[in-house]
Amino acid sequence: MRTMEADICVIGAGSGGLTVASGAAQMGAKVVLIEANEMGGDCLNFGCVPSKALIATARHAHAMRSGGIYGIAPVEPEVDFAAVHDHIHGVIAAIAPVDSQERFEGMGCTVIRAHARFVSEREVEAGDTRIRARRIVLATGSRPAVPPVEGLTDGPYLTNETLFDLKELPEHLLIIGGGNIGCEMAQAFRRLGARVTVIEGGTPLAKDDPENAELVLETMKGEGVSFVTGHHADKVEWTEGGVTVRTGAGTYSGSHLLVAAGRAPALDDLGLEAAGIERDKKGLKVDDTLQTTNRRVYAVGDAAGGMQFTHLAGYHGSTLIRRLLFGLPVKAKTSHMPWATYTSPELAQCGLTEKEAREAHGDAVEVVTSTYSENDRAEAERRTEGRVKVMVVGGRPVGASIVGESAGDLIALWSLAISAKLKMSQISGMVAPYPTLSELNKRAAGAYFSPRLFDNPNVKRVVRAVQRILP
Ligand SMILES: Cc1cc2nc3c(=O)[nH]c(=O)nc-3n(C[C@H](O)[C@H](O)[C@H](O)COP(=O)(O)OP(=O)(O)OC[C@H]3O[C@@H](n4cnc5c(N)ncnc54)[C@H](O)[C@@H]3O)c2cc1C
Ligand SMILES: NC(=O)c1ccc[n+]([C@@H]2O[C@H](COP(=O)([O-])OP(=O)(O)OC[C@H]3O[C@@H](n4cnc5c(N)ncnc54)[C@H](O)[C@@H]3O)[C@@H](O)[C@H]2O)c1
Repeated sequence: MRTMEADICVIGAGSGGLTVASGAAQMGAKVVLIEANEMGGDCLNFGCVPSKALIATARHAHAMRSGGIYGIAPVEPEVDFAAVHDHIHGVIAAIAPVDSQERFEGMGCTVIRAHARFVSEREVEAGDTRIRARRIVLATGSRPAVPPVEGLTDGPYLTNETLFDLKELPEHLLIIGGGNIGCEMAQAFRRLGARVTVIEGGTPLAKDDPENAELVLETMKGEGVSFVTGHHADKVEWTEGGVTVRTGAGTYSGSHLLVAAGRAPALDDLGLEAAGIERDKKGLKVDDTLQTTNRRVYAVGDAAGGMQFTHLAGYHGSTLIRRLLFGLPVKAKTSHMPWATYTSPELAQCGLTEKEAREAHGDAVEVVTSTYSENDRAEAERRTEGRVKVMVVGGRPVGASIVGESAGDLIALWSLAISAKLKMSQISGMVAPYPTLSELNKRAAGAYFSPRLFDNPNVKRVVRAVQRILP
């Protein structure tokens, strides 16, 4: 066994691990980066990138069917699913060089392609190498959580790790779970011509603003996605040509079954005990500085057990670098963390939802909205369904919920506003190019001031007085 010393040993080359490794290596630290599977992790290989590439194809197919309103005769698309598969993997291949072993070696990292495991409080073994490091970063991501449903694992159920290998369009896709993955994939497969049934034990898209989520769900139902809600999958039976899922509401048969029932941190076979790293049922015990119960070991991204997003993993990574390289005190916050679900319409959230804001701030919360139907660009594009909703306390935003075209892009401004503690007056003072959807954000901020300016007798009195004085 060869041995190696490092300032920082990073386990996992996904969004979180790569952020730490690239920043640390380029600023002069000696970094060892270990990856057991594909460089780029879930996001590139089995998550965001293939799912968004599939969604792009589906949007194209949908546009061909729905051009009538623009004066373009609708046609039913002919979908060559093997070519869709190639498109998805072409997109992955186009991005892969950014996350590649060669690129990270070029930055000065030592990259080891093997499964890593702790052997002591500050040593990790991977393949034939033992690495002794001053600091170790667990960036091992997450795995699909497979619920304990009778019969489920007796057949070829799909997860995000196998879904994008399909070369034939499923005839009827059953999906267990109506969260982000379930809804994004349900709409995409439906638009490509599959029948789709989503079986959701609770409420679909339950983490988002219910009124906004409802608009997405109604649109999906209008496109032909079937939902079974409030009933868990109780039993799965595999047949010659397909699969049947039994729920309290009935039995549903399809050709394929996708499990999208949440994700669990990937912490198996890591030798955590050897390093004195404690975990509970939910995952690692990590404090708000991202430190585990071993003061030399930190966790980032999905492995840290909180929200699970690529940009969160990147934020964790860049936050942690300041601590690891410069010894600065850092805290990982979530109050400004945005997320988006890439259905049509898109659904996006940052900070508190209306319900959370009312629970936290009571009557001090004011909710202001702007609607897509008031926006000229949305009108021109015929995308008038949607709204921006902003929760304001003391003149500053504490949360924003957006549903509609490009909601995922529009939410970024509210992340900045919340993290920089901007005032609504600064957002309303922003000049947005006309005609763009970004005017929706400005208009929502303006809605905060409209009653204060236009329905205020004092303002009217002052204006009249000033007008009398002015020459
Ligand atoms: C279908 C799907 C769609 C998604 N879409 C989005 C989206 O649109 N936007 C968004 O923000 N997020 C999205 N996500 C979530 C996003 O993919 C994750 O939050 C993100 O990849 C987490 O990054 P990470 O670095 O924590 O982990 P990962 O990207 O999972 O990387 C962890 C890496 O560690 C490696 N590893 C694990 N254990 C070991 C070990 N013992 N030794 C060596 N290597 C190990 C793994 O092989 C993996 O490569 C999606 C997820 C899925 C499943
Ligand atoms: N656009 C994005 O940013 C994006 C896209 C996809 C995934 N992700 C990330 O990946 C994570 C995982 O996504 P996900 O959709 O798998 O999880 P999720 O937690 O969002 O949704 C899982 C759903 O499955 C349901 N469920 C669980 N067991 C069930 C059962 N036996 N029968 C019926 N329903 C059951 C739950 O009630 C829940 O609504 C997300 O939380 C998100 O962080 C992000």
